[in-house]
Amino acid sequence: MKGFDFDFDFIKITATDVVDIFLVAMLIYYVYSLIKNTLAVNLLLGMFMILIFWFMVDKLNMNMLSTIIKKFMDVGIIALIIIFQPEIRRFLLLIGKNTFLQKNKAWWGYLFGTKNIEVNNLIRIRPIIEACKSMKKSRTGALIVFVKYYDDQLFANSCETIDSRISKRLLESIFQKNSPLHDGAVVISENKIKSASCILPLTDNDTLPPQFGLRHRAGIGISENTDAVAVIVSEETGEIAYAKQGRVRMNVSFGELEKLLNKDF
Ligand SMILES: Nc1ncnc2c1ncn2[C@@H]1O[C@H](COP(=O)(O)OP(=O)(O)OP(=O)(O)O)[C@@H](O)[C@H]1O
Repeated sequence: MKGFDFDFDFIKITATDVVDIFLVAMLIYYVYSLIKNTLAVNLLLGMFMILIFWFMVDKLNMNMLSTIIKKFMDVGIIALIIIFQPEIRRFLLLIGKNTFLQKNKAWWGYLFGTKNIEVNNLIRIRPIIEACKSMKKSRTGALIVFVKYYDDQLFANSCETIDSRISKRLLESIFQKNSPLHDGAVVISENKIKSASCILPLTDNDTLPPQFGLRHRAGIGISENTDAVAVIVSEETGEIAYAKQGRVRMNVSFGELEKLLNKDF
């Protein structure tokens, strides 16, 4: 290891330090990209202010105040886990999704057959794209959520179970204005339309444009809290929006939609 060491007398940087700094920089970048534009930024700023205040109080030897803040900080890690639960969950999902095996699709192709995956994707995605095209034309509002792992608990309360093959006509009839199931979201998972009429958690992101109503807020909300992506067809404009990890892409073309779903679903 000696060959990698730089000794500037006052500062000694080893190869391990360089790797350490690199990893911390990556960690900060990942955390930043996860919490950007969310309420978590304000929470983090609040905690940072408390830390600075604590540091000052400690330096000024204000023992009582310092002890109170210290007691608060002692349980801080548990509070942090509770407050940042959605972000921690998303962070772990992000790491899982970016691991070597997941990223290197060639390995998946080799192990499970790329052709099959592509063919399956087309079978799943085409009817959805066709349904979106027709709903855009007829200005039918729709919210379709794609989840990798269907969480019964998350969808148990409000949803109507469908458990059917994905079909254009079924999607159209669910969202048709007179259908009893048209309110709420359709959830697609494991190659099936799992449920309809689902009430989803709304995002509390206050930086979203004011024209975003409940449908968009519900689509963004579910993508914030889980690994789900959501396709939203606006009833007002017919515009297609795509929500992922709490962020929304507006005015998505059908070509783009196909690519996005192929990648994420
Ligand atoms: N929590 C929820 N979960 C799922 N769907 C919801 C939820 N709240 C509202 N919706 C759906 O959104 C519809 C109302 O949409 P709203 O007009 O507020 O949305 P919007 O984002 O402005 O979209 P649009 O452009 O289609 O009007 C409801 O009829 C219902 O189907």
